[in-house]
Amino acid sequence: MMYNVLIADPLNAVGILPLKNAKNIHVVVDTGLSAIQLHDKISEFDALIVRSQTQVTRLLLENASRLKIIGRAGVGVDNIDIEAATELGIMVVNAPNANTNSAAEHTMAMILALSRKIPQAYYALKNHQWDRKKYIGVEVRGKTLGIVGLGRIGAEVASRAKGQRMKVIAYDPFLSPEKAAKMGIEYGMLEEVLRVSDFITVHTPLLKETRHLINAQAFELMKPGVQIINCARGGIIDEDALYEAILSNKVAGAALDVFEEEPISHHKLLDLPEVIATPHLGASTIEAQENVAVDVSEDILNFFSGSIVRHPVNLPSVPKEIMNKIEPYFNLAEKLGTFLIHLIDEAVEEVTITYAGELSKLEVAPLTRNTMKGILKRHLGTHVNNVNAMYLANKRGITIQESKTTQKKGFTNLMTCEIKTKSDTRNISGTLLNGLGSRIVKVDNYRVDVIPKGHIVFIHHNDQPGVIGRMGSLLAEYQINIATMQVDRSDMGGDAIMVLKIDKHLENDELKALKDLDEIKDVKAIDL
Ligand SMILES: NC(=O)c1ccc[n+]([C@@H]2O[C@H](COP(=O)([O-])OP(=O)(O)OC[C@H]3O[C@@H](n4cnc5c(N)ncnc54)[C@H](O)[C@@H]3O)[C@@H](O)[C@H]2O)c1
Ligand SMILES: O=C(O)[C@H](O)COP(=O)(O)O
Repeated sequence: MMYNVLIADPLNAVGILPLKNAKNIHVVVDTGLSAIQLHDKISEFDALIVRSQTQVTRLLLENASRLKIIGRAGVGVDNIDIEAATELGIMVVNAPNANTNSAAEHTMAMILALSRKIPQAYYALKNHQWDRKKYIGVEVRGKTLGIVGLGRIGAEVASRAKGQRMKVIAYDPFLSPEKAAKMGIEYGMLEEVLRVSDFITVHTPLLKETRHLINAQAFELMKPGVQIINCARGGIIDEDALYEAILSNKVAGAALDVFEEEPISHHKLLDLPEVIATPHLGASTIEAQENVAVDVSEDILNFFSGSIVRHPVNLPSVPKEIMNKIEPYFNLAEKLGTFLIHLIDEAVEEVTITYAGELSKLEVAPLTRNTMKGILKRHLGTHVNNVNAMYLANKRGITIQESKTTQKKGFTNLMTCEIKTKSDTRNISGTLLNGLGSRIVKVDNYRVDVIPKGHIVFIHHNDQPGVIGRMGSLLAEYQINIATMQVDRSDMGGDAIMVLKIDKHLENDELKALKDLDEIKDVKAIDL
């Protein structure tokens, strides 16, 4: 299978070599596409790689019939409609660690350039003005740096600012006073950080909750003469409010690497002498660009080779060691879901997945997702994958429950899936046998031993003499060979089941003929 990958924003040439060298990947680099051109072209591609410039909208994704993965060569994914991607089953990966250093270094460069008015003095000198009085700055030593958002970059900025002998106070919803103390910084709620800081730098993602986090009310709380730095995302700071705060002398200076709209050539903030700016250069170093390109290329290769992606954005990330342990159960989980849904004739209301024995010690969420993929695929088709399975289930009001028990239930590991509908409850169990692969070991609590692969016929019948013979003769009439057969019953003469493996898919007329046999209550044809 050949996969077409479109690189739509400029990427480091060395970093994309792993992709270019892969035999099954065809890379197209086209960084000058307009939104309309990209929209027209996107349906040819299986993967799309972007930085922050290309807008990956719902409209674009709805036209991307082949697209399976989007790689963001960087951190921020606010230019990608993640909800639409998830809904359409398109995986999004990014490179969250690859440009942390560069962004932190750029932030420090901005703080120092701002405090010493270096860009303004440089600009004046280039224009032949030697003015030493106008460009008197302030030391950062002993000043308080307020950090809003203490994630990867915020934390790196904190440690560098301490190196400049600054006092650091930070607010982050995941920061505790204890954790802050361990990092040698102070913890404060947002308001306190805003009140006490001489310099304030923001390092949050741009989310609904962080849009205009620093607004007119926030500026009111700040010390007069405060200096503001934004090397995270335009939109975290309300640009109009910042403009007013500078005009009113509340804010003495601002250093901006990012803007609410990009790219820009004119902006009222750029006309203010107190504002210094760079055109979104935080990650623009040779090192960061090579790192992001390598990370995202590798994850796209991982994805197409069926390996675990390291930096998924729209799936919870599972550490490699844990993923290695659960990977053998992946296929079994999907097959259990696929088998069980074929026994169901009504709307699914509730799915309960129980992980027993050794499985109970593992992180099982990816298995639950794959089970749901198996369940939903029957009616929703092949676009269901483990990116959108939980989303699609939630949308349909299906309740999903996971439970774990250390009891072994006769097997060292056992996964049981139960589906409840308005009037029925059905279940299936499977296990991984050491060295022998996976097996379905129970259906509706009847004991079976079935390799979950191939064409299966599940028959529910009355335990009466002759049923098995009649069924065998009928299949023989249709020239259908039975490869394996399992029978179990509740009690003598009571309810019974058969699980047959046959050598071909059972057609509708063959299925109907089987259903019409005496003592047969139900027949399901399942292709696993
Ligand atoms: N200028 C650039 O070129 C450049 C380069 C890299 C990253 N970035 C941007 O920098 C930002 C931070 O990146 P990161 O890698 O450190 O991300 P991160 O996810 O590691 O850290 C973000 C932190 O913000 C915190 N946060 C979320 N909401 C908050 C709120 N309301 N108040 C306070 N904190 C909040 C989170 O808890 C998290 O700890 C992102 O916006 C990213 O896109 C910009
Ligand atoms: O979020 C990021 O990684 C940075 O903003 C870098 O964006 P860029 O890839 O467009 O330079």
